[in-house]
Amino acid sequence: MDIVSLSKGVPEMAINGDEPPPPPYVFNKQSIFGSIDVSPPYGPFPVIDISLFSPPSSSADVHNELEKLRSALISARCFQVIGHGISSSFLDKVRELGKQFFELPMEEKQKYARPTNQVEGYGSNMIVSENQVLDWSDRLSLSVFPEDTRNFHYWPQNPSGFREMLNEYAKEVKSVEQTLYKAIAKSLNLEENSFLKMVGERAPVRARFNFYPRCSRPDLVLGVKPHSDTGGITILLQDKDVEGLQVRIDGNWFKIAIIPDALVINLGDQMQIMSNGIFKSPLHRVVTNPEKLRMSVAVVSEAEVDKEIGAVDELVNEERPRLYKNVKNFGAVVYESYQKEQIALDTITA
Ligand SMILES: O=C(O)CCC(=O)C(=O)O
Ligand SMILES: [Fe+2]
Repeated sequence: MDIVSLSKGVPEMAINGDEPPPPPYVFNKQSIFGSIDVSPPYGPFPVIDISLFSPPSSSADVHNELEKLRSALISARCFQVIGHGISSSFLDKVRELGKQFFELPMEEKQKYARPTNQVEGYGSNMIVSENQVLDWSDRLSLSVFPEDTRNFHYWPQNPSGFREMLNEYAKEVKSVEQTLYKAIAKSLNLEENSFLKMVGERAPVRARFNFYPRCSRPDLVLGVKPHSDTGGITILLQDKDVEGLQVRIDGNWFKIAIIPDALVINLGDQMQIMSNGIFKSPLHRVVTNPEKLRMSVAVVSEAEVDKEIGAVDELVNEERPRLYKNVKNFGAVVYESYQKEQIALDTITA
């Protein structure tokens, strides 16, 4: 089996039961990120109620919640949000339809297959190097905003209701994203649109459905290798029952608890650039589970490709000099650095 054919078939292997994982999936224990600990302690990740950022909250409540947000971003790097107004039953529907898609026969899913070297569509690992360790996951990645960039031939018609669900979910999450960009700016005493202006009105937003089949050797294989998200803000809907996401703080891995109806928020590298390093994009990974499959939905926003992003002026001063060069099309920087096994942010230090 060559790597490319393997990369198409994680679920098939899992269905066959408990055979050892093929070598391309085995994660090197000597990795600088440490060996795989399937169940580290829960991390100190706060829960922020974003309904408090809108009227009729008192200014004291707003102030307290903004302070909680700022300290969450500085110390814990990652947090969960409640009070987002998306109903519990709709979140269940998003998870249910997502799972149903991945459980369809391969032949049906292949109708939406991601072309090689493209991001959009159904598939598993994008192979960028021969030595790459593969993730134990399948993905369906779809562009959701701007609306005129939607490529409907990748949007599943099966299970029925999937397209309507995604249209609705994307709108809801976009509103959460806008609230967060504004709140994060306010938490730094910036004008609320400081980050939104920089990412642009046509900022691309992608929805990524991640499916992790069960795996007989969670000690050897990762659902997703350690990475930081590269965009602005990632809003993640976790599986309702199965844990797996871990975040690294100061060299240690911590797991994220499942809180009913909460969404997990991670900032990406572009937010690290725009905040002049005050906020950092956390390294995170996903472990696999021997008994149960897991599904998550990440909605990722990034700056318009042609727009230059850089530290917001007010965040650069003598004590805090500019950390990164201004950059356009950060996605291309990420892709190139990945191939050279470099960290993207390290290649644009000022
Ligand atoms: O499945 C998860 O919990 C996280 C997935 C993730 O990190 C990603 O899609 O970037
Ligand atoms: Fe991620």
